[in-house]
Amino acid sequence: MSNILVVDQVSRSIKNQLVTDNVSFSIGTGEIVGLAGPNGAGKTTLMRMITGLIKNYEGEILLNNRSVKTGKKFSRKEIGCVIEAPGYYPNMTGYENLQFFGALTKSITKEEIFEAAELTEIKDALNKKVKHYSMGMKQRLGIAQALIGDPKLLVLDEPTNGLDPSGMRNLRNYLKVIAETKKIAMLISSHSLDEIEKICERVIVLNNGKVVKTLHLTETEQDTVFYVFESNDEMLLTAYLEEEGYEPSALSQNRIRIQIKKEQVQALISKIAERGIGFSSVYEWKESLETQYFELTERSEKNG
Ligand SMILES: Nc1ncnc2c1ncn2[C@@H]1O[C@H](COP(=O)(O)OP(=O)(O)OP(=O)(O)O)[C@@H](O)[C@H]1O
Repeated sequence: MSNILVVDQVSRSIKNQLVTDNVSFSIGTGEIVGLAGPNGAGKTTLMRMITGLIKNYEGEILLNNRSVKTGKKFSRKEIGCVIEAPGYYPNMTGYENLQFFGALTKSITKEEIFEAAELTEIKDALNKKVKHYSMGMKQRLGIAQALIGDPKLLVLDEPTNGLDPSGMRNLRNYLKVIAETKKIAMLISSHSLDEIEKICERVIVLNNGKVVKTLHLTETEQDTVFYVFESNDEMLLTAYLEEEGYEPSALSQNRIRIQIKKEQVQALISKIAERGIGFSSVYEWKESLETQYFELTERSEKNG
């Protein structure tokens, strides 16, 4: 997979305070990546730099192998974004707004407007004045506007803000469809970790301007996971796991947890059984993204 976006050691300071601190990551073609972090972590600043709205920073951002900071302006074919609530004209229809905002960067066709509106499920409301739109409809209009021109990368700053659960689910569904059918990569920031977990393949966790961790949400056999064994022979089992090089920890009296590569689990279970060590159940221990997120951001707070 080739990279559509490369963020390389990007730092920006305001009044001697680092707002983003040596941030590096990349996004492959068609990949959906989340950006999570508490208030003030630097998410919006980073998105504004990626979309070329801020150019005063150290480091380099390459979009399609071209510098965002020093290269010529990017077209709608390259990047689309919704950062901060777009200011629509309330007395104009959805269609007229799309036409107006789309035409700011190039002339757009009726077909392009209809296609973007169809993908974001706003087509039926295009003839309504925007002042009669609900929050969810305005948000769809924003994404439709960003989609016009078929960009290779879509940057969405908190697109779920203000949406109810069904609005969030709809958003998730059509973003997935867009990513799959159009092969558009996306960078999506959100406070809703639950939402991010449902749509993204990878989440970059920012705290105090730094990338504290990248969480991969799709596991491979090479990934290390947690497994729990429930056993009445816990002393014997603990000793055996240590002998095998694991670091067992007791979750409760009969529950022992280890970290193990996914591909090694079956072999270990067979060996334990061959040794005659009894266990009543064994299962993967999954921590929610939210738990991992709080552990990470709180840990990085403590470490300064
Ligand atoms: N123009 C500015 N002047 C002064 N400080 C700024 C400016 N822009 C951003 N900051 C500071 O930079 C830090 C990061 O802000 P940013 O808006 O990027 O964070 P965020 O992760 O998007 O937060 P939120 O989740 O609250 O939207 C904050 O401490 C903010 O106060």
